[in-house]
Amino acid sequence: MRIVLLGYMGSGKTTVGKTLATDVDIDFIDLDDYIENSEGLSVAEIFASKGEIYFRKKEGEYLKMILSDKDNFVLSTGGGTPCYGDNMNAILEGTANVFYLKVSIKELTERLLKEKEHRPLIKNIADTDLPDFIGKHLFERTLFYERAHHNVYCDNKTSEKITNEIKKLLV
Ligand SMILES: Nc1ncnc2c1ncn2[C@@H]1O[C@H](COP(=O)(O)OP(=O)(O)OP(=O)(O)O)[C@@H](O)[C@H]1O
Ligand SMILES: O=C(O)C1=C[C@@H](O)[C@@H](O)[C@H](O)C1
Ligand SMILES: [Mg+2]
Repeated sequence: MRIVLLGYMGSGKTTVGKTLATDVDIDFIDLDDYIENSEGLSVAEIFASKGEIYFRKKEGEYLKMILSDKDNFVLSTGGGTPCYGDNMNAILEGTANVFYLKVSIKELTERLLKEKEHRPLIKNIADTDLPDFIGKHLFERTLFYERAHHNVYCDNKTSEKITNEIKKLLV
């Protein structure tokens, strides 16, 4: 079984992905971690030293490598993964269980204010500007995220509750 989780930065892809993979007893892959291990640099370091375009190129390559090499996994993507190149088509072609973890701007802002530092796209945005930035960015990205098979509403839910909702939708 292949399960892919999509969503904005801070929507809980990594957190829910781990719980879900343990629960259904399949491998967990976090695309950001996979890129970091393969490149020997953190995502923040890749953005700083090689730039975002290099990161997006590698992100697409590693995504396709995972999709063509493996069959049983929960894959937590990066926040931008489905929004670049032909990544979303590649995800949908090979995966029956694609979920968008949908979180409100308010809750995303609360979560991301606490951990801006290792997220290069928001680390230089003033705290007061963050809700506006997230709102606009999410608006641009929603078109991609909502191509998932299911939208899962995540506000005020624990990762266990979200995991249980996803499990009921698996095919
Ligand atoms: N269901 C939840 N309720 C409350 N907080 C949560 C929930 N899921 C995750 N969080 C918290 O939100 C923050 C972001 O979670 P996480 O790193 O899993 O998001 P992500 O979608 O993987 O982000 P990124 O795209 O940047 O990798 C973490 O501090 C995490 O503990
Ligand atoms: O939303 C994004 O574009 C990103 C999200 C993170 O998961 C990382 O992939 C990186 O910080 C970019
Ligand atoms: Mg993550």
